[in-house]
Amino acid sequence: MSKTIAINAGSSSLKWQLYEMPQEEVLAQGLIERVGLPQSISTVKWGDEKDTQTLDIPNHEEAVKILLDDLIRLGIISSYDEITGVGHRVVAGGEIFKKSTLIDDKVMEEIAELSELAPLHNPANLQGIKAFKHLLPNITSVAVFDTAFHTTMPEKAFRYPMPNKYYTDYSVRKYGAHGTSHQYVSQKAAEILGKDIKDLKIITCHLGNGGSITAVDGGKSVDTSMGFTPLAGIMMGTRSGDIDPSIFPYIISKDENLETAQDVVDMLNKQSGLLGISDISSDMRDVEAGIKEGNEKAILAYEMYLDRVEKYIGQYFAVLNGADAVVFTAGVGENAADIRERVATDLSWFGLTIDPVKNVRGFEGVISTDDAKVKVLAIPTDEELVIARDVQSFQN
Ligand SMILES: Nc1ncnc2c1ncn2[C@@H]1O[C@H](COP(=O)(O)OP(=O)(O)O)[C@@H](O)[C@H]1O
Ligand SMILES: CC(=O)OP(=O)(O)O
Ligand SMILES: [Mg+2]
Repeated sequence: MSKTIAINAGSSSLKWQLYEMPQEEVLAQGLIERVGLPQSISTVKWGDEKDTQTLDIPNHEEAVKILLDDLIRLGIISSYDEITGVGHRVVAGGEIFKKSTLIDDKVMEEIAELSELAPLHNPANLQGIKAFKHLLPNITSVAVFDTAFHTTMPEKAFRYPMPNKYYTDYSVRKYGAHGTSHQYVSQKAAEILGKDIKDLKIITCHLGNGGSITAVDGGKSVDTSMGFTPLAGIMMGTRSGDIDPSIFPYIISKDENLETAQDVVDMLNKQSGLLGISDISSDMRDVEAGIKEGNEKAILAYEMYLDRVEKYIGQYFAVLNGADAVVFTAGVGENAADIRERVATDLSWFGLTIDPVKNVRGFEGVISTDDAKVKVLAIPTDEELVIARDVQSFQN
Protein backbone atom coordinates (compact mmCIF):
# COMPACT_ATOMS: atom_id res chain seq x y z
CA MET A 1 0.00 0.00 0.00
CA SER A 2 1.37 3.34 -0.88
CA LYS A 3 -0.14 6.75 -0.66
CA THR A 4 0.64 9.38 -3.25
CA ILE A 5 -0.15 13.09 -3.16
CA ALA A 6 -0.75 15.04 -6.35
CA ILE A 7 -0.04 18.76 -6.01
CA ASN A 8 -1.48 21.29 -8.43
CA ALA A 9 -0.10 24.64 -7.39
CA GLY A 10 -1.88 27.32 -9.42
CA SER A 11 -1.00 30.96 -9.44
CA SER A 12 -3.12 31.68 -6.35
CA SER A 13 -4.31 28.28 -5.25
CA LEU A 14 -3.09 24.85 -4.31
CA LYS A 15 -5.21 21.84 -5.15
CA TRP A 16 -4.20 18.44 -3.84
CA GLN A 17 -5.44 14.88 -3.78
CA LEU A 18 -4.23 11.98 -1.69
CA TYR A 19 -4.53 8.60 -3.41
CA GLU A 20 -4.13 5.01 -2.39
CA MET A 21 -2.15 3.65 -5.31
CA PRO A 22 -2.25 1.70 -7.51
CA GLN A 23 -6.00 1.43 -6.81
CA GLU A 24 -6.43 5.13 -7.64
CA GLU A 25 -8.71 5.46 -4.63
CA VAL A 26 -9.09 9.09 -3.55
CA LEU A 27 -8.55 9.16 0.24
CA ALA A 28 -8.79 12.91 0.64
CA GLN A 29 -8.69 16.06 -1.41
CA GLY A 30 -8.21 19.69 -0.66
CA LEU A 31 -8.17 23.16 -2.03
CA ILE A 32 -6.30 26.10 -0.60
CA GLU A 33 -7.60 29.30 -2.14
CA ARG A 34 -6.36 32.89 -1.99
CA VAL A 35 -2.74 31.89 -1.35
CA GLY A 36 -0.82 35.15 -0.82
CA LEU A 37 -3.99 37.13 -0.01
CA PRO A 38 -5.48 37.79 3.43
CA GLN A 39 -7.92 35.18 4.71
CA SER A 40 -6.88 32.20 2.65
CA ILE A 41 -9.34 29.32 2.80
CA SER A 42 -8.24 25.72 3.19
CA THR A 43 -10.85 23.05 2.56
CA VAL A 44 -10.27 19.34 3.08
CA LYS A 45 -12.75 16.63 2.08
CA TRP A 46 -12.40 12.98 3.05
CA GLY A 47 -15.03 10.24 3.22
CA ASP A 48 -18.27 12.06 4.01
CA GLU A 49 -16.47 14.71 6.01
CA LYS A 50 -15.35 18.23 5.30
CA ASP A 51 -13.16 20.67 7.19
CA THR A 52 -12.73 24.36 6.36
CA GLN A 53 -10.27 26.78 7.92
CA THR A 54 -9.76 30.45 7.17
CA LEU A 55 -6.25 31.69 7.89
CA ASP A 56 -3.52 33.77 6.27
CA ILE A 57 -1.34 31.62 4.01
CA PRO A 58 1.35 33.88 2.54
CA ASN A 59 2.89 31.45 0.05
CA HIS A 60 2.83 27.93 -1.38
CA GLU A 61 5.43 26.63 1.09
CA GLU A 62 3.10 27.55 3.95
CA ALA A 63 0.19 25.98 2.04
CA VAL A 64 2.07 22.65 1.88
CA LYS A 65 2.75 22.79 5.63
CA ILE A 66 -0.95 23.33 6.33
CA LEU A 67 -2.02 20.45 4.13
CA LEU A 68 0.47 18.04 5.71
CA ASP A 69 -0.58 19.14 9.22
CA ASP A 70 -4.22 18.65 8.26
CA LEU A 71 -3.67 15.05 7.15
CA ILE A 72 -2.56 14.16 10.68
CA ARG A 73 -4.86 16.60 12.53
CA LEU A 74 -7.94 15.23 10.78
CA GLY A 75 -6.83 11.60 11.23
CA ILE A 76 -6.63 10.93 7.48
CA ILE A 77 -3.22 9.34 7.97
CA SER A 78 -1.50 8.40 11.21
CA SER A 79 2.09 8.94 10.10
CA TYR A 80 3.94 10.59 7.20
CA ASP A 81 5.62 7.22 6.58
CA GLU A 82 2.41 6.18 4.82
CA ILE A 83 3.14 8.64 2.01
CA THR A 84 5.56 7.22 -0.53
CA GLY A 85 5.22 9.60 -3.43
CA VAL A 86 4.39 13.13 -4.47
CA GLY A 87 3.74 14.49 -7.94
CA HIS A 88 3.93 18.18 -8.70
CA ARG A 89 2.31 19.96 -11.61
CA VAL A 90 4.92 22.19 -13.23
CA VAL A 91 3.63 24.52 -15.92
CA ALA A 92 6.75 25.20 -18.02
CA GLY A 93 9.09 22.39 -19.02
CA GLY A 94 10.50 24.24 -22.03
CA GLU A 95 12.33 22.09 -24.54
CA ILE A 96 14.11 20.25 -21.71
CA PHE A 97 11.29 18.17 -20.22
CA LYS A 98 9.30 16.16 -22.72
CA LYS A 99 7.88 13.82 -20.09
CA SER A 100 7.44 13.47 -16.33
CA THR A 101 10.71 13.42 -14.42
CA LEU A 102 12.08 12.43 -11.01
CA ILE A 103 13.02 15.61 -9.17
CA ASP A 104 16.60 16.15 -7.99
CA ASP A 105 18.58 19.35 -7.36
CA LYS A 106 19.42 19.78 -11.05
CA VAL A 107 15.75 19.41 -12.06
CA MET A 108 14.81 22.02 -9.44
CA GLU A 109 17.40 24.41 -10.87
CA GLU A 110 16.09 23.87 -14.37
CA ILE A 111 12.49 24.47 -13.25
CA ALA A 112 13.66 27.72 -11.64
CA GLU A 113 15.43 28.75 -14.85
CA LEU A 114 12.28 28.02 -16.84
CA SER A 115 10.33 30.54 -14.74
CA GLU A 116 10.61 33.08 -17.53
CA LEU A 117 8.31 30.81 -19.54
CA ALA A 118 5.65 30.71 -16.81
CA PRO A 119 6.27 33.61 -14.44
CA LEU A 120 2.98 33.20 -12.53
CA HIS A 121 3.30 29.44 -12.18
CA ASN A 122 6.80 27.93 -12.09
CA PRO A 123 7.88 29.88 -8.98
CA ALA A 124 4.73 28.66 -7.16
CA ASN A 125 5.27 25.10 -8.43
CA LEU A 126 8.86 25.23 -7.20
CA GLN A 127 7.84 26.45 -3.75
CA GLY A 128 5.58 23.40 -3.46
CA ILE A 129 8.40 21.10 -4.57
CA LYS A 130 10.88 22.62 -2.12
CA ALA A 131 8.41 22.44 0.77
CA PHE A 132 7.92 18.70 0.18
CA LYS A 133 11.67 18.10 -0.26
CA HIS A 134 12.15 19.82 3.07
CA LEU A 135 9.34 18.13 4.99
CA LEU A 136 9.34 14.66 3.35
CA PRO A 137 12.82 14.33 1.84
CA ASN A 138 12.78 10.58 1.19
CA ILE A 139 9.65 10.06 -0.88
CA THR A 140 9.52 9.64 -4.66
CA SER A 141 9.12 13.14 -6.06
CA VAL A 142 8.03 13.64 -9.66
CA ALA A 143 7.45 16.72 -11.81
CA VAL A 144 4.62 16.53 -14.34
CA PHE A 145 4.80 19.24 -16.99
CA ASP A 146 1.90 21.15 -18.56
CA THR A 147 3.97 21.56 -21.71
CA ALA A 148 4.83 17.86 -22.21
CA PHE A 149 1.64 16.95 -24.08
CA HIS A 150 2.27 19.76 -26.57
CA THR A 151 5.75 18.60 -27.60
CA THR A 152 4.09 16.79 -30.53
CA MET A 153 3.14 20.09 -32.22
CA PRO A 154 4.63 20.41 -35.70
CA GLU A 155 7.26 23.09 -36.18
CA LYS A 156 4.99 25.12 -38.45
CA ALA A 157 2.62 25.50 -35.48
CA PHE A 158 5.10 26.08 -32.67
CA ARG A 159 7.41 28.56 -34.44
CA TYR A 160 6.77 32.30 -34.53
CA PRO A 161 7.41 34.03 -37.85
CA MET A 162 10.45 35.95 -36.53
CA PRO A 163 14.12 35.79 -37.51
CA ASN A 164 15.38 32.24 -36.96
CA LYS A 165 17.98 33.20 -34.37
CA TYR A 166 15.28 33.89 -31.77
CA TYR A 167 14.35 30.23 -31.92
CA THR A 168 17.78 28.72 -32.41
CA ASP A 169 19.63 30.94 -29.91
CA TYR A 170 16.90 31.78 -27.39
CA SER A 171 14.29 29.00 -27.77
CA VAL A 172 11.49 31.47 -28.48
CA ARG A 173 8.57 29.30 -29.62
CA LYS A 174 5.09 28.24 -28.61
CA TYR A 175 5.10 25.79 -25.68
CA GLY A 176 1.42 25.75 -24.66
CA ALA A 177 0.12 24.74 -21.22
CA HIS A 178 -2.62 22.75 -19.43
CA GLY A 179 -1.31 19.71 -21.36
CA THR A 180 -2.17 17.23 -18.62
CA SER A 181 -5.77 18.43 -18.76
CA HIS A 182 -6.03 18.43 -22.57
CA GLN A 183 -4.57 14.92 -22.62
CA TYR A 184 -6.89 13.62 -19.89
CA VAL A 185 -10.13 15.02 -21.33
CA SER A 186 -9.34 14.03 -24.92
CA GLN A 187 -8.68 10.44 -23.79
CA LYS A 188 -11.82 10.46 -21.66
CA ALA A 189 -13.85 11.82 -24.59
CA ALA A 190 -12.67 8.91 -26.76
CA GLU A 191 -13.73 6.46 -24.02
CA ILE A 192 -17.15 8.09 -23.65
CA LEU A 193 -17.64 8.06 -27.44
CA GLY A 194 -16.53 4.39 -27.57
CA LYS A 195 -13.84 5.13 -30.17
CA ASP A 196 -10.09 4.69 -30.42
CA ILE A 197 -8.51 8.10 -29.86
CA LYS A 198 -6.26 7.45 -32.88
CA ASP A 199 -9.37 7.79 -35.06
CA LEU A 200 -10.60 11.05 -33.56
CA LYS A 201 -10.05 14.77 -34.12
CA ILE A 202 -10.94 16.65 -30.94
CA ILE A 203 -10.92 20.30 -29.92
CA THR A 204 -10.43 20.57 -26.14
CA CYS A 205 -11.38 23.79 -24.35
CA HIS A 206 -9.80 24.15 -20.90
CA LEU A 207 -11.61 27.21 -19.55
CA GLY A 208 -10.49 27.91 -15.98
CA ASN A 209 -8.94 30.97 -14.44
CA GLY A 210 -6.25 30.46 -17.05
CA GLY A 211 -7.62 28.98 -20.24
CA SER A 212 -6.41 27.31 -23.40
CA ILE A 213 -7.81 25.51 -26.41
CA THR A 214 -6.04 22.61 -28.13
CA ALA A 215 -6.40 20.78 -31.45
CA VAL A 216 -5.88 17.06 -30.74
CA ASP A 217 -5.39 14.82 -33.76
CA GLY A 218 -5.29 11.07 -33.10
CA GLY A 219 -4.45 11.71 -29.44
CA LYS A 220 -1.63 14.16 -30.18
CA SER A 221 -1.58 17.91 -29.63
CA VAL A 222 -1.07 19.58 -33.02
CA ASP A 223 -1.75 23.17 -31.97
CA THR A 224 -2.71 25.06 -28.84
CA SER A 225 -3.69 28.61 -27.97
CA MET A 226 -1.16 29.41 -25.25
CA GLY A 227 2.25 30.45 -26.49
CA PHE A 228 5.75 31.17 -25.25
CA THR A 229 4.06 31.79 -21.88
CA PRO A 230 0.50 31.22 -20.59
CA LEU A 231 -0.34 34.85 -21.42
CA ALA A 232 -1.21 34.09 -25.05
CA GLY A 233 -4.39 32.78 -26.65
CA ILE A 234 -7.92 33.33 -25.41
CA MET A 235 -9.05 36.00 -22.93
CA MET A 236 -8.80 34.70 -19.33
CA GLY A 237 -9.64 35.71 -15.77
CA THR A 238 -6.87 38.28 -15.44
CA ARG A 239 -4.88 37.67 -18.66
CA SER A 240 -5.47 39.43 -21.96
CA GLY A 241 -4.66 36.57 -24.32
CA ASP A 242 -3.37 37.61 -27.76
CA ILE A 243 -2.76 41.30 -28.41
CA ASP A 244 -0.72 43.30 -30.93
CA PRO A 245 2.80 43.77 -29.47
CA SER A 246 3.01 47.27 -30.98
CA ILE A 247 0.78 48.29 -28.08
CA PHE A 248 3.79 47.86 -25.74
CA PRO A 249 5.93 50.89 -26.71
CA TYR A 250 2.80 52.94 -27.40
CA ILE A 251 1.28 52.57 -23.92
CA ILE A 252 4.68 52.87 -22.21
CA SER A 253 5.01 56.28 -23.90
CA LYS A 254 1.49 57.34 -22.80
CA ASP A 255 0.99 55.89 -19.29
CA GLU A 256 3.36 57.11 -16.60
CA ASN A 257 2.64 53.99 -14.51
CA LEU A 258 4.30 51.84 -17.16
CA GLU A 259 8.04 52.11 -17.59
CA THR A 260 9.25 48.84 -18.99
CA ALA A 261 8.01 46.03 -21.22
CA GLN A 262 7.89 43.92 -18.03
CA ASP A 263 5.40 46.41 -16.52
CA VAL A 264 3.18 45.90 -19.55
CA VAL A 265 3.45 42.12 -19.31
CA ASP A 266 2.54 42.27 -15.61
CA MET A 267 -0.51 44.39 -16.42
CA LEU A 268 -1.54 41.97 -19.18
CA ASN A 269 -1.08 38.99 -16.85
CA LYS A 270 -2.69 40.35 -13.70
CA GLN A 271 -5.07 43.21 -14.46
CA SER A 272 -6.53 42.30 -17.82
CA GLY A 273 -8.97 39.71 -19.17
CA LEU A 274 -12.39 39.51 -17.48
CA LEU A 275 -11.12 41.66 -14.62
CA GLY A 276 -9.77 44.43 -16.84
CA ILE A 277 -12.92 44.72 -18.97
CA SER A 278 -15.63 44.09 -16.36
CA ASP A 279 -13.94 46.17 -13.66
CA ILE A 280 -15.70 43.71 -11.32
CA SER A 281 -13.75 40.48 -11.01
CA SER A 282 -11.68 37.84 -12.73
CA ASP A 283 -14.23 35.24 -11.68
CA MET A 284 -16.81 34.34 -14.32
CA ARG A 285 -19.46 33.88 -11.61
CA ASP A 286 -19.08 37.52 -10.54
CA VAL A 287 -19.17 38.68 -14.16
CA GLU A 288 -22.39 36.71 -14.71
CA ALA A 289 -23.87 38.24 -11.55
CA GLY A 290 -22.96 41.67 -12.97
CA ILE A 291 -24.75 40.82 -16.22
CA LYS A 292 -27.92 39.98 -14.26
CA GLU A 293 -27.77 43.48 -12.80
CA GLY A 294 -27.45 44.92 -16.32
CA ASN A 295 -23.81 46.01 -15.90
CA GLU A 296 -22.60 47.05 -19.38
CA LYS A 297 -18.93 46.33 -18.73
CA ALA A 298 -19.77 42.84 -17.48
CA ILE A 299 -21.79 42.21 -20.65
CA LEU A 300 -18.86 43.37 -22.80
CA ALA A 301 -16.38 41.20 -20.86
CA TYR A 302 -18.63 38.15 -21.36
CA GLU A 303 -19.10 38.84 -25.07
CA MET A 304 -15.37 39.37 -25.61
CA TYR A 305 -14.59 36.14 -23.77
CA LEU A 306 -17.00 34.18 -25.97
CA ASP A 307 -15.64 35.88 -29.09
CA ARG A 308 -12.07 34.76 -28.36
CA VAL A 309 -13.08 31.20 -27.41
CA GLU A 310 -15.19 30.83 -30.54
CA LYS A 311 -12.47 32.18 -32.85
CA TYR A 312 -9.93 29.67 -31.51
CA ILE A 313 -12.38 26.80 -31.89
CA GLY A 314 -13.00 27.98 -35.45
CA GLN A 315 -9.24 28.08 -36.12
CA TYR A 316 -8.85 24.53 -34.91
CA PHE A 317 -11.66 23.28 -37.12
CA ALA A 318 -9.42 24.63 -39.88
CA VAL A 319 -6.19 23.16 -38.46
CA LEU A 320 -7.80 19.72 -38.12
CA ASN A 321 -9.84 20.07 -41.33
CA GLY A 322 -12.99 19.32 -39.33
CA ALA A 323 -13.42 17.74 -35.93
CA ASP A 324 -15.42 14.91 -34.39
CA ALA A 325 -15.82 16.46 -30.96
CA VAL A 326 -15.49 19.65 -28.92
CA VAL A 327 -14.83 19.14 -25.19
CA PHE A 328 -15.37 21.69 -22.40
CA THR A 329 -13.49 21.39 -19.12
CA ALA A 330 -12.08 23.29 -16.08
CA GLY A 331 -13.94 25.74 -13.81
CA VAL A 332 -15.83 27.66 -16.50
CA GLY A 333 -16.03 24.81 -19.01
CA GLU A 334 -17.42 22.32 -16.47
CA ASN A 335 -19.87 24.63 -14.74
CA ALA A 336 -21.05 27.36 -17.09
CA ALA A 337 -23.73 25.58 -19.15
CA ASP A 338 -24.77 28.96 -20.57
CA ILE A 339 -21.31 29.48 -22.06
CA ARG A 340 -21.29 26.02 -23.64
CA GLU A 341 -24.70 26.70 -25.10
CA ARG A 342 -23.73 30.10 -26.51
CA VAL A 343 -20.57 28.69 -28.12
CA ALA A 344 -22.54 25.86 -29.72
CA THR A 345 -25.25 28.23 -30.94
CA ASP A 346 -22.76 30.74 -32.36
CA LEU A 347 -20.88 27.89 -34.10
CA SER A 348 -24.02 26.07 -35.27
CA TRP A 349 -22.75 26.18 -38.86
CA PHE A 350 -20.01 23.74 -37.78
CA GLY A 351 -22.64 21.26 -36.60
CA LEU A 352 -22.58 21.67 -32.83
CA THR A 353 -26.13 21.21 -31.53
CA ILE A 354 -26.63 21.17 -27.79
CA ASP A 355 -29.29 19.10 -26.01
CA PRO A 356 -30.59 21.46 -23.29
CA VAL A 357 -31.70 18.54 -21.11
CA LYS A 358 -28.13 17.21 -20.86
CA ASN A 359 -26.38 20.57 -20.85
CA VAL A 360 -26.65 21.21 -17.14
CA ARG A 361 -24.00 22.06 -14.59
CA GLY A 362 -22.15 19.01 -13.31
CA PHE A 363 -23.19 16.63 -16.10
CA GLU A 364 -20.34 14.51 -17.45
CA GLY A 365 -20.60 13.20 -20.99
CA VAL A 366 -22.10 14.07 -24.36
CA ILE A 367 -24.24 17.21 -24.21
CA SER A 368 -25.01 17.48 -27.94
CA THR A 369 -28.12 16.07 -29.60
CA ASP A 370 -27.96 12.50 -30.94
CA ASP A 371 -27.86 13.75 -34.54
CA ALA A 372 -25.24 16.49 -33.99
CA LYS A 373 -22.52 16.37 -36.65
CA VAL A 374 -19.91 17.32 -34.07
CA LYS A 375 -20.27 15.84 -30.59
CA VAL A 376 -20.03 18.28 -27.71
CA LEU A 377 -18.90 16.95 -24.33
CA ALA A 378 -18.53 18.33 -20.82
CA ILE A 379 -15.84 16.47 -18.89
CA PRO A 380 -14.48 17.42 -15.46
CA THR A 381 -10.71 17.50 -15.80
CA ASP A 382 -8.53 15.45 -13.47
CA GLU A 383 -4.98 16.72 -13.67
CA GLU A 384 -4.32 15.22 -10.22
CA LEU A 385 -5.12 11.67 -11.33
CA VAL A 386 -2.74 11.96 -14.29
CA ILE A 387 -0.06 13.25 -11.89
CA ALA A 388 -0.63 10.37 -9.43
CA ARG A 389 -0.41 7.83 -12.27
CA ASP A 390 2.87 9.33 -13.42
CA VAL A 391 4.29 9.11 -9.87
CA GLN A 392 3.15 5.49 -9.73
CA SER A 393 5.03 4.72 -12.95
CA PHE A 394 8.26 5.61 -11.09
CA GLN A 395 7.38 3.43 -8.10
CA ASN A 396 6.72 0.15 -9.93
N1 LIG B 1 -20.74 27.93 -11.74
C1 LIG B 1 -19.81 28.59 -12.42
N2 LIG B 1 -20.15 29.40 -13.45
C2 LIG B 1 -19.22 30.08 -14.14
N3 LIG B 1 -17.92 30.03 -13.88
C3 LIG B 1 -17.51 29.26 -12.87
C4 LIG B 1 -18.42 28.50 -12.09
N4 LIG B 1 -17.71 27.83 -11.14
C5 LIG B 1 -16.41 28.17 -11.33
N5 LIG B 1 -16.28 29.02 -12.37
C6 LIG B 1 -15.06 29.64 -12.89
O1 LIG B 1 -13.97 28.75 -12.82
C7 LIG B 1 -12.79 29.51 -12.54
C8 LIG B 1 -11.75 28.65 -11.88
O2 LIG B 1 -11.48 27.56 -12.70
P1 LIG B 1 -10.35 26.51 -12.31
O3 LIG B 1 -10.28 25.52 -13.39
O4 LIG B 1 -10.61 26.03 -10.94
O5 LIG B 1 -9.12 27.51 -12.36
P2 LIG B 1 -7.59 27.39 -12.05
O6 LIG B 1 -7.24 25.93 -12.02
O7 LIG B 1 -6.98 28.09 -13.22
O8 LIG B 1 -7.36 28.07 -10.75
C9 LIG B 1 -13.26 30.62 -11.63
O9 LIG B 1 -12.45 31.74 -11.78
C10 LIG B 1 -14.66 30.87 -12.13
O10 LIG B 1 -14.61 31.92 -13.06
C1 LIG C 1 -1.03 27.54 -17.25
C2 LIG C 1 -2.18 28.13 -16.54
O1 LIG C 1 -2.72 29.11 -16.98
O2 LIG C 1 -2.61 27.51 -15.44
P1 LIG C 1 -3.84 27.93 -14.50
O3 LIG C 1 -5.05 27.89 -15.39
O4 LIG C 1 -3.90 26.85 -13.44
O5 LIG C 1 -3.56 29.30 -13.99
MG1 LIG D 1 -6.18 24.95 -13.51
